[in-house]
Amino acid sequence: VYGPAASQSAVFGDVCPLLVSLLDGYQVCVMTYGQTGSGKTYTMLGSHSDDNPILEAEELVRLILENPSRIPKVGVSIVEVYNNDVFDLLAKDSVVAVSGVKREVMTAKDGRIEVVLLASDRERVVGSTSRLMELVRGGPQLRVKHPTLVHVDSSRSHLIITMTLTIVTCSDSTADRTCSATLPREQTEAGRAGRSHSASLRAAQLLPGGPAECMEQVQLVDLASSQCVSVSGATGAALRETACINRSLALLADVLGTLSERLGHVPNQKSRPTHLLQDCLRGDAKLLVVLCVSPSHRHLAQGLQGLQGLCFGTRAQQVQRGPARKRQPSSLAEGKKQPD
Ligand SMILES: Nc1ncnc2c1ncn2[C@@H]1O[C@H](COP(=O)(O)OP(=O)(O)OP(=O)(O)O)[C@@H](O)[C@H]1O
Repeated sequence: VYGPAASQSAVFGDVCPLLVSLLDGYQVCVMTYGQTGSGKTYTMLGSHSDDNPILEAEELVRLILENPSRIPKVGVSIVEVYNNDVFDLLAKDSVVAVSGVKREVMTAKDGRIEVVLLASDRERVVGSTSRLMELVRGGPQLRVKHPTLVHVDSSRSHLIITMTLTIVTCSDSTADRTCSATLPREQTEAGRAGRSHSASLRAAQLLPGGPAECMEQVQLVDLASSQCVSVSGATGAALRETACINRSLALLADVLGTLSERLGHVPNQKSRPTHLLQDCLRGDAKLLVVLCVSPSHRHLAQGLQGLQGLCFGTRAQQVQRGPARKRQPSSLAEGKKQPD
């Protein structure tokens, strides 16, 4: 439990090991849950200031650069789920009342759940550390926000930041040199030109047996706040938003409940957020849920509800599906994903 004075870096101490797990081949998800104004967005992304470091992204870059024997291609997508629809925040130019470009969700050939992006911005390969920071800092600021009686800048959508690493692991020292040599090209010209796999494929032809490719994802999920209408004062369109948010959070709690009770069918597809997060809400992923509780006595009842009443915290804590499993790297020669 962290008190109000805990620093960002202290809280990040709990997140950091998960990023190491990401590079070890696990699907990773960090999620913040809590009532309006309790500090979810702040916990996940820090303050809004321009010089604010996004600790998760910085650590990811540091870990990538630590191991030159892989070719990482870093992609990022930032979407919000608003009123049960998915919107691409990286395709949105400025803050307007209505969300940006609506996207569909699909199941890839390998079973992974994905947001369908346009061909031009597909995979959004990030060419530099500063660009990654810029996207991760700027995208979330374009979320739908409406004031509530509790929080003047309240986010009204679930935010999902997905950072995808496509890593090519090489097996011998010659291969390491080949892979390292292709890294700058991979991250700049080829990536921008949409030919992001060409360098890796060249390496595949040079290596006996070919290198293995592994796609790994970390998802940062800042959930919209659970709300008691009498406290937030929502009316009209805001009331509809609140109903959507509360329903999707209840369904997420149901999914966690199903997992913790080890019931057979997990009802992931009943709402957009659980569908989108299906890969993280499985037995073989690593999921960290941060419950945010307002320190104000006035919000005690809602805080307790978050921890116990809706069973969200309790259910999240009980989810034990056995050890997490690494994803198996696939050969570069294998086919790429296809829509259903
Ligand atoms: N640990 C903290 N230190 C300093 N300020 C904080 C901290 N946590 C939250 N705040 C401030 O409190 C306010 C509410 O925080 P935040 O926006 O993170 O809440 P939230 O739970 O995401 O709210 P909502 O769900 O309504 O959008 C913001 O102004 C934020 O800067």
